[in-house]
Amino acid sequence: MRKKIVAGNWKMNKNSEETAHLIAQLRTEIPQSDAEVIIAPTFVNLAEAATQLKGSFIEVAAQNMHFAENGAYTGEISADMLKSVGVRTVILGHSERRAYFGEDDALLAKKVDAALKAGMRIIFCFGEELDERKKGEHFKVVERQLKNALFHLDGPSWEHIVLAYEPVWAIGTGETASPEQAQEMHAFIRKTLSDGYNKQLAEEVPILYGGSVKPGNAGEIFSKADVDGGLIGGASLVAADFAAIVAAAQQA
Ligand SMILES: O=C(CO)COP(=O)(O)O
Repeated sequence: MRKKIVAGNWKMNKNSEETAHLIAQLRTEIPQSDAEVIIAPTFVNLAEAATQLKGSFIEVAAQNMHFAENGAYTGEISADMLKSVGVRTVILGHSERRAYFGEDDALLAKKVDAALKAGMRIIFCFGEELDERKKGEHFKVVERQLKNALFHLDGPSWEHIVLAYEPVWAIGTGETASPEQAQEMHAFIRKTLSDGYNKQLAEEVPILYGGSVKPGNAGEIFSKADVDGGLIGGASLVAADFAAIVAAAQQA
């Protein structure tokens, strides 16, 4: 039985003081959880967040990282730097990184390799754009994104991968994929994993849904057989909403 995971991607929100305040609120609002709970504040607040959450079940993740171990990459952050402040999980492949910072499948494959080499866990994001869904190409697009960035990995590496299906048209738009659309895609992803690897691996990899998940729709989406939780944007910035989504995951 796969454990439910709820991860909050704070994107470029919350300064130092606001980060500490939101974390304090989360600790009150989420006193315990059977679901795994992860938050991803901005780089500059990761060290403080990790210190504040030491000993708590809430884990801290980074929103991105560079593929190199170190060197002349102005403005970038390495896996080792993240680990040195207590961060063991990194979000890679978010559609905003792909769209605004030119991250393509080949670059993401390098980042995936670097994160795994450093012993980190990856929340790997992917998903189709609206015009791709309208043209009926969403399965093909998702299959390509997965194969190009991840299918060079050996089986055991997948123990460190969490997949996050985030249809771009549902991110920050208030428009969610219906629970049926999410389930349909998640089942397709498992079939793709089963074909590329094996059935057991396909059953074990957690697959999160992301895109306008709110307290009001989380329960129904999370109750679908192949949906193992969510990657939450906007609603992760409001403690009561994020707590309600965590509660929905525990009940699903
Ligand atoms: O991009 C997302 C999480 O990574 C989803 O964002 P929203 O929940 O704001 O739609």
